[in-house]
Amino acid sequence: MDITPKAPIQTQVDTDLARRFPPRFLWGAATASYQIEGAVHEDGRGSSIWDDFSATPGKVFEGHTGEVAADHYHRVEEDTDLMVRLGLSAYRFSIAWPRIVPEGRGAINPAGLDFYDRLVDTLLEKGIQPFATLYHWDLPSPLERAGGWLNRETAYAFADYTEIVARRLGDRVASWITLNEPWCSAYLGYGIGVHAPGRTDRQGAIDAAHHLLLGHGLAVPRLRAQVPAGTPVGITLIVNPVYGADERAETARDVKLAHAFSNAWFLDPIYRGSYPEGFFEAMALNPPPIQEGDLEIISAPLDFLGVNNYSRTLIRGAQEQPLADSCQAVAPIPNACYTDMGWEIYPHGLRDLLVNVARDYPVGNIYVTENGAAFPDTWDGGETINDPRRVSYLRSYLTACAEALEQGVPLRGYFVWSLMDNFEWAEGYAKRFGIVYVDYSTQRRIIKESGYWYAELLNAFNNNN
Ligand SMILES: OC[C@H]1NNC[C@@H](O)[C@@H]1O
Repeated sequence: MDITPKAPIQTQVDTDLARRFPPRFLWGAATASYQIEGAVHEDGRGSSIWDDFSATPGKVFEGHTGEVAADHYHRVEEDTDLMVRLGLSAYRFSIAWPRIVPEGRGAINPAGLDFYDRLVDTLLEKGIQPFATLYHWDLPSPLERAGGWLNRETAYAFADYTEIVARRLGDRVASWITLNEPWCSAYLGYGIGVHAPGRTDRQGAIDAAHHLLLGHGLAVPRLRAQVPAGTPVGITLIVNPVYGADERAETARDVKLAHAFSNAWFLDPIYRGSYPEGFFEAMALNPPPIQEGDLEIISAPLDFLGVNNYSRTLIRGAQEQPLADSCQAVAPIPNACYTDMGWEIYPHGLRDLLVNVARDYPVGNIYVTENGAAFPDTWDGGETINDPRRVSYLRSYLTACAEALEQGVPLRGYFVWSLMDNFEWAEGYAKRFGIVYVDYSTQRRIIKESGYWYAELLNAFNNNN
């Protein structure tokens, strides 16, 4: 049955592209709790570091906060109907720790569990597989007051929280992701302070990263103990392919450094049980406070790796060796195209990183758990929003996924970021990633041209399989 909404605009139906994906490939969209839910003071939810950070003057664009966001907390029916209209087979969302355990540890908030219970049941009723992320950056504020991810105890609190959620939802959630992009939590949040909690201490980033990884490793067995055998468990990492701008030896050296900083810092401990050789020296920092057995815990076997990718980094080597996090990126890149975030559009980077990660690490299966683009979408009150650049971005990155599949990469699914426009962290609501537009003054949802294009692609895929 063709459920695709009749697009008010004619989008080219990419039937050839749809044909390049294997049967049972999962097509989804992704969001995160603080970015879409709103209702931050409702039903017993506690405060998070993003409530505190966004309330701090000067931290977020024009003082935007997640207080209302896209009001998803009150619109589950409407938003899951949207997912059906788009033809999604899966939906990746995150669970707000402060809704479940408001203090971070201790008392459980039943209303918080009830909300996600309803969301999961609604998704299943509508034939959509729930992919749940346990931590997408909204750490309960009381834990941050006790040191946050600088405090080893937070790793244990995360494992306790994980068990609480898995005990309630484990029988119905299709796949579990422990952390979203711990690199961002550690480096942006504790290293350079552009994300919550806004700390600026590079050694702190190293220490926080270790405790995030430890929390991940502690959570895996706690999850597996609560969910049906065989339920896939994984982690989502931002993976940023690094390329050299020339053939000089110092460029090759700096590409290696930048890859360690961007990617191997997390991939290596998870999949090799050790940090990259020489990484802490290359950061001119001390190793984190690793305790006996930590790396065994962190490298707990996983069923899949979630890859988030948006762009790439192009490096030109310096004469003297830079620190791993200060390699010189080429910007702007001649003749390159950029999204509204200032990120270069480079779809080959996704193909290359998928091929390289599958070759270099025992990842089992891979999902692209986020890929998408921000563009300055405007709505004139009409039936839709023309966003041809986002259509072109998605078509080119999905072509890269198809090329990776044809090279044997075990790619099992793709989640577009994002289902709908939402709170884009320090950029607030100024950046729109959705394939569905949100008019924040009325909370009206308007499917963009890219949404109709995606729905047509999924429909063509379903017609092939
Ligand atoms: O910047 C776009 C997205 N990147 N990954 C994490 C998400 O929370 C962001 O909105």
